[in-house]
Parts: sequence; C-alpha cells; structure tokens
Amino acid sequence: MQPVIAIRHLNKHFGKKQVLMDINLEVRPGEVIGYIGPNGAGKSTTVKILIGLLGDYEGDVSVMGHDLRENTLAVKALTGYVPENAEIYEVLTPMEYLSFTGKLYGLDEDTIAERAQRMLQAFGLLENKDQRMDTFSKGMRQKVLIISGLLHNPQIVILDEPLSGLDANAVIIVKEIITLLKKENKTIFYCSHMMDVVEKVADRIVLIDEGRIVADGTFRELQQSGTETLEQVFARLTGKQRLSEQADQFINALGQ
Ligand SMILES: Nc1ncnc2c1ncn2[C@@H]1O[C@H](COP(=O)(O)OP(=O)(O)OP(=O)(O)O)[C@@H](O)[C@H]1O
Repeated sequence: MQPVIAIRHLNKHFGKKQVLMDINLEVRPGEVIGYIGPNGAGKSTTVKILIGLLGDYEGDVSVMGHDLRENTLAVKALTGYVPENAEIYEVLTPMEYLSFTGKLYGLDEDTIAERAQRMLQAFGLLENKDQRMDTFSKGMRQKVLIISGLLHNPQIVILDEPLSGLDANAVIIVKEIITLLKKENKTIFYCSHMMDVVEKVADRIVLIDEGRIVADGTFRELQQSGTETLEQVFARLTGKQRLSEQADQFINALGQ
C-alpha cells in the first residue's frame, strides 16, 4: 500500500544548528500517528515542513505521491492543518474568517456557510458566529482554528497541539472527531503533549527527541509492562525519570 506521507532522510538546519536528523517515516492511509517529544524536539518543525511552510530542508517528503518541493500546492489542498496558536484575524467574525479560509481551499460560499454554521453549532459557537474574535476566549478561538483546518474535508489532517485551551467537554468532542475521521480513512498526524489523549487516539506513536526518532510503534509495543502509561514510556525513553528532582531543584531555588 502506498504511504500517504513518506519522509525520507529528512534533515533540517536553522543556521548552523541541526534540528531534524535523518527522519524516516511512512504513514499509511487511515493511520493516526501520535507524534510526541520533549519541548524543542522538532515536532513543530516537522509539521511546518509537512504543510509546506518551511521549504528549506534536505531529504525527500512526499504526500499522496506528490513531491512536496515540486508540488506544494497539491499537498496543501490535500491537507488540513490545525495549529496550537495562530495569527487569527481577530477583527473578523468566525463566519468572515471561515469564509476567507474556505475560499483559499476553493470552496463556494454556500458550502462554506452550510458547513461553517453546522460545525460552529457542534462546538456551541453558533450564537457567536457574527461576533468579532477579539472578544473570544482562547478556547473559542481554538475551536474556530479546528473548524478552519477541517472545513475543506481534507484527506490528511495535521494537528499540532489542537486541544490547547479547550475545556474538558471540547476535548472529548475533538477526541471523538479524530475517531470519526479515522473511520472515514483519513490520515491523522497528531502532535501533542497530552499523553492520555495520544494513548487513546493514536494507532502508532512516534517519539522524537533532539531531532531524532527514538521510538516508533504501537503503544503496546512501546510499553515495558502492561501497566506502564504513555507518560511513563515518554519519561523512560527520553531519559528523564527523576522529574521530581527537577521540581525540588526549582523550588529550592526560591530558598536561596
Ligand atoms: N525559526 C527558527 N529559528 C531558529 N531555530 C528554530 C526555529 N524554529 C525552531 N527552532 C529550533 O528548532 C528546535 C525544534 O523546535 P520545534 O519548535 O520544532 O520543537 P517542538 O518539538 O515543536 O517543541 P515544543 O514541544 O516546545 O513545541 C528548537 O531547538 C528550536 O529552538
């Protein structure tokens, strides 16, 4: 089966600093990949390359057979991206913003209006549809970003910490959305620090640390014992098992 995303020997430098080192990854249709790693590991950099935002990389990336460098626009059309924080146009209302982003993906006005209203309603935001987003809370904005990333019904969904600022109910809705998208054979690339959610939704977990993939397998395959949580797997594989000592060090600094 042809992979939906194929990353081969991907290297990325920022100036002299190498932040991705020989990343090799194939993602199959309908797979939910949990892409996890410590702060600064290289997750967002990988995502920015995948969505065509960072072109200056070494190696090859192809998405549904399209080489990313040669056919960035085709890849963008196939992909939906939900960032953690985005420069949302705050002076716009959700409907204006979604109309703008929907048109960028070639959707017509009627389709945008119909889908946007139904999706806003699902998130409990219908009554705010014509309210300027500079009056929105962080979670309300994040819901608009999620809708914006999915409005064109993309085949591949790339989520970079999409649950940021969402309340407990909205988190449940988004987890369920991910499950339903998977049932529709969409491919999902999911970056998050919320290990409990990754553990539940991901078919396969890829752990990146200091720019290198250090583990790639199902949660069961990564577990050392049946009782180990993904949080514990993460601490073990990133070599950070004495976290309480770091907390002590932090608090002790206040006593100096
Ligand atoms: N525009 C940039 N210029 C220089 N260095 C950068 C730039 N963007 C990212 N980096 C560096 O690349 C490395 C990887 O950053 P990246 O944002 O991909 O990490 P991450 O895994 O997404 O981290 P986090 O979990 O904190 O979001 C870090 O060392 C970061 O400082």
